[in-house]
Amino acid sequence: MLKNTGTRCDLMLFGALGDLARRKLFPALYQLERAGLLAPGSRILAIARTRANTREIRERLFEKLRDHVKARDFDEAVARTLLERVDYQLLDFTDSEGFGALREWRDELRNELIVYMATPPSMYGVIARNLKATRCCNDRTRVVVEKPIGHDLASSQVINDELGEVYRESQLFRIDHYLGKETVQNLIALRFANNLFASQWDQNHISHVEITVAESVGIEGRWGYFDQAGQIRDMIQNHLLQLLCLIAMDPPADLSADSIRDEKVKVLKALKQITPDIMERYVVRGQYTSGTSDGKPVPGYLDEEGANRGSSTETFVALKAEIDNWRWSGVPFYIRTGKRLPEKLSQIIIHFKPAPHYIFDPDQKHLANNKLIIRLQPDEGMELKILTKDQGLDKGMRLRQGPLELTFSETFEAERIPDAYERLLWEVMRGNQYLFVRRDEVEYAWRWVDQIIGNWKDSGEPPKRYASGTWGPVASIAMITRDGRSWYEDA
Ligand SMILES: NC(=O)C1=CN([C@@H]2O[C@H](COP(=O)(O)OP(=O)(O)OC[C@H]3O[C@@H](n4cnc5c(N)ncnc54)[C@H](OP(=O)(O)O)[C@@H]3O)[C@@H](O)[C@H]2O)C=CC1
Ligand SMILES: O=C1O[C@H](COP(=O)(O)O)[C@@H](O)[C@H](O)[C@H]1O
Repeated sequence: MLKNTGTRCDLMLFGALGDLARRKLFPALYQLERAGLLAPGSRILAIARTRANTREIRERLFEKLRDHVKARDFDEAVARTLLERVDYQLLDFTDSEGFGALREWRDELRNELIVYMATPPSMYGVIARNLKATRCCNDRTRVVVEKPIGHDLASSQVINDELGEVYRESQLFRIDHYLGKETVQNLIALRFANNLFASQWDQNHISHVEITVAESVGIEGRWGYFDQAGQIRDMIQNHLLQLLCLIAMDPPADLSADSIRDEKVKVLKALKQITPDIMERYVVRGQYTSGTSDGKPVPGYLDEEGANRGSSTETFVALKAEIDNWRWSGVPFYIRTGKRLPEKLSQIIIHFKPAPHYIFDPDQKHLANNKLIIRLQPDEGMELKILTKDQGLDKGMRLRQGPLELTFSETFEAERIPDAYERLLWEVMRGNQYLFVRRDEVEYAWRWVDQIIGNWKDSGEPPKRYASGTWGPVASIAMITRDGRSWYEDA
């Protein structure tokens, strides 16, 4: 059982009425309250520009908690206890004078301060400067910022510089919520606690790796944000490259934040550039048209609410990444992510090479490579596909592929698996940075993604269409088939 840190925190939540705060942050705080992890005396200041008082905001947040916390976890008394901690402050973040009210709320500055910027990234610098000018924060303040940091390398550097003028790197907690997912953290345990895998984890034993992060939802009313970003900035620059780093990095010397981040940075630096001459074979981008989702008809991207009909923003990307180092030379990482795909599914498949000399039925040779399937969501777990002899007198030495299976919820009779934001908020309270992204990681990731976006721009080629409810443009299947492989489908 986790215990509360004993440290009283003041959490200033900028953008407290926005989508992220409503859907993710308050429900995560609720779960921390429910688990007894918020120290007595910890307080929350919800900051937004809606005209309302604390009582009205508490009521509004209560309803949001009811909507977004699973019914079986919802306890009205816990919600009320959490909301007792909440005060509301009306503020336009650009109004430097208005920050005086935040200073007053901080009264004796007794509690440790956590600042959470659940706002557009363009606000990070101004909030940081205004907090500093009103002496709301000090060199112990922890500051949480959301992804994506900027729009490209140059804009991310501006934002990071602005934050860096006020805070040291050790105070900055750059969120990538995929790092808070239970199975993603388990990648570290799987790789570095099991020597079985450590000795197999390279180009001698692995033929290729697949990473799929599929969503069945569309853009969920976020046209304004999404159309500027597209799937490459929204998902690949951060979540998918982080997954790739955790699979590909060398063993860190220890579990400290910088040891892990140093190894991730080495991977990002070694990513092979995707130059214009290989773009067609290495990258596919798509945009969904109308189709179905969960059996219901859904509009195409260009017919979403608020859409600009001429948009060439991508909602799907498949690509082949290569890592130019000793461990991974010749091992492609096939990555795909998209919206309005047939199901919500995030998984990593490690395809091992076949045994060097094959002695079984030639017809079954296609079965001859082991696979490790790491399911991030739903149904978190791992499965190792191994070959055994088929049972029965008449089967001879026929092979059969079967799973060594570990479904976390069944094997460990776990209490509920915490949501990523619960874990991440908890780690911020404890001051642990190992699940957060360092500046150089963000910047190397942008460097790699920027060249792909630049190639798209130069070619002027529009994204390929795919119907909602399908696995993306056929070109993404051709991309992997060309290499004699296919996207993994569980039989
Ligand atoms: N939503 C999600 O699922 C995810 C979001 N993120 C990131 O989290 C951050 C927040 O996203 P999200 O919650 O979706 O965005 P929203 O637009 O829903 O929320 C942002 C909030 O900031 C407020 N705001 C913006 N400018 C000001 C200002 N000058 N003064 C006062 N309030 C202001 C907005 O107020 P108003 O409503 O009045 O405009 C809004 O409530 C972004 O950086 C996003 O990229 C990351 C991962 C997932
Ligand atoms: O950061 C984001 O992630 C979500 C997907 O997160 P998941 O935890 O539901 O897999 C994505 O829908 C959103 O567009 C993006 O901004």
